[in-house]
Amino acid sequence: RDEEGIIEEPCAEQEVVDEMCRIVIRDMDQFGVCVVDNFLGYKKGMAVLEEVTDMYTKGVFKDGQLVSNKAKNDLKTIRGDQITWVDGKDESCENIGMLISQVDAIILRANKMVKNGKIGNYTINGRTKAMVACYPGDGTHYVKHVDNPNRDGRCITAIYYLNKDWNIKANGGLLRIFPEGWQDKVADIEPFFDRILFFWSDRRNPHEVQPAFKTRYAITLWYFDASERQEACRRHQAECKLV
Ligand SMILES: O=C(O)CCC(=O)Nc1cc2ccccc2cn1
Ligand SMILES: [Mn+2]
Repeated sequence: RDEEGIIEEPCAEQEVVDEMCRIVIRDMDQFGVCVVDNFLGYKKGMAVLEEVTDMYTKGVFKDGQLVSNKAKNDLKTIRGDQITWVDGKDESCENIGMLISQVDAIILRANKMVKNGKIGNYTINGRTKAMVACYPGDGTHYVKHVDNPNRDGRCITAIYYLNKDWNIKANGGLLRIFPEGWQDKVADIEPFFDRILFFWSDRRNPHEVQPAFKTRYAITLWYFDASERQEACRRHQAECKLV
């Protein structure tokens, strides 16, 4: 009861958040990977997409990661995704800011909801800025990798996709995860509009992006585990002292 004695009915919003948290907790515990569709809804999803395409046309994206084409043994490096970092506070990306707070709400609430108070035995206390990525669609891909191979503190990767009418056969750009312990099975995630993907950032989830033949946008957030992050910073300071 609040001060006027009126019982606060949890609003539909809160019930939606709670239901989504239960799905994230269940799937992360069971598979280490979780996909939720219609995360923001069409209108909000489109508002985020418009901000990202505006940024792209304004040319704020830096050149992509240099990816050597080892597979074909030629040294030609090809550009992977083009990225830019956004904290969602400036007015030109308030909708990206809204997306970030929605993801925060799910992650932080899920962290509270699980039995021993920790999702996946983590205590999540922070995250990176949002990394907005674009694959220009000229066949660029991203080689198989692990986001956090050496305990840098990042425990959950959250990727929000913005690609309307995406046809995997024609457009490629499939995200393939090779979850540890799944034997030879893989998780194939199509980068569909208004879809969000969560997965453990460490060696449990090596993943790759297959060549994309249409402009492919995604926004990634990495969430920190308090103790692993603290440990990584302590190690980093020690290394800095050694230099
Ligand atoms: O877009 C997707 O479906 C995932 C792409 C992806 O894995 N991106 C990515 C991008 C990265 C950029 C810098 C450092 C580490 C990184 C790790 N992963
Ligand atoms: Mn990655």
